[in-house]
Amino acid sequence: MSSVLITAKDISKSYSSGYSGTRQKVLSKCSLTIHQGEVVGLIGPSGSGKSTFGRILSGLDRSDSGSIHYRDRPLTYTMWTRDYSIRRKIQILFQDPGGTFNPVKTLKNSFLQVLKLPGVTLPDGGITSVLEDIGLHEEILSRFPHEISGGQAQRLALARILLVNPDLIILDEPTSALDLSVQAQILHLLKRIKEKRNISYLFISHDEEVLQFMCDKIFKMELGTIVPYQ
Ligand SMILES: Nc1ncnc2c1ncn2[C@@H]1O[C@H](COP(=O)(O)OP(=O)(O)OP(=O)(O)O)[C@@H](O)[C@H]1O
Repeated sequence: MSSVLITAKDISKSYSSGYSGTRQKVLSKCSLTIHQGEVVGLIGPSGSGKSTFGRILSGLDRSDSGSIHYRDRPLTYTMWTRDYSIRRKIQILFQDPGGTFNPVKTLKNSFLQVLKLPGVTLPDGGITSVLEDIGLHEEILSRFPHEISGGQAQRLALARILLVNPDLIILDEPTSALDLSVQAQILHLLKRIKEKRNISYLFISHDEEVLQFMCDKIFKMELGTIVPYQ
């Protein structure tokens, strides 16, 4: 078995809701371990807390209690938000990549911005090689976000994530907004990238068939906790 990449232990989270600000408990002592190179699936009904858990794992949201360890190193929320060398190792890809790119700038501009982040260097072969990995031609970078399809936008969002060289990508319903043939292409692409780079995925989806195709293990979000699926 490969080494442990990330461990979440007893993660709990509640949100304030309504005028009265009543606390609604969404996650209750959720625990999950992901190994290097492993693809772990997370299924569960709508509103059960899958995305909330993914956001907490990626440092985009803060848990009320519980702990996260990245390669045996305990992560506090502050550390996560300030230490970009760690933060870039855990990335998240959303269902709708629309908001990923600035609508008034060319796609090339969005890529160059990523390269300005600390610790991010241009890979061997440059941007062209990353684009080839995800099946796109460099020409696409001269376009604006509204000039590309949903599938191309998702590929580009993935390419931008790959530029920061992550260890784990949280895939939050990454193909739900795409039609079936494009969905299949993206799933195969994700598999190829995982094999080539030995990265790990937490794959969040409602679709059991997709998870069976992609994942080494599947868990279910049930009543705010994570339990083995089947
Ligand atoms: N920022 C927030 N403020 C208040 N409530 C929130 C917030 N984010 C999520 N919630 C609530 O937390 C619950 C879990 O939401 P979450 O998006 O994590 O579920 P999910 O399982 O990913 O759902 P879906 O499969 O529909 O995407 C929902 O009731 C949602 O309304």
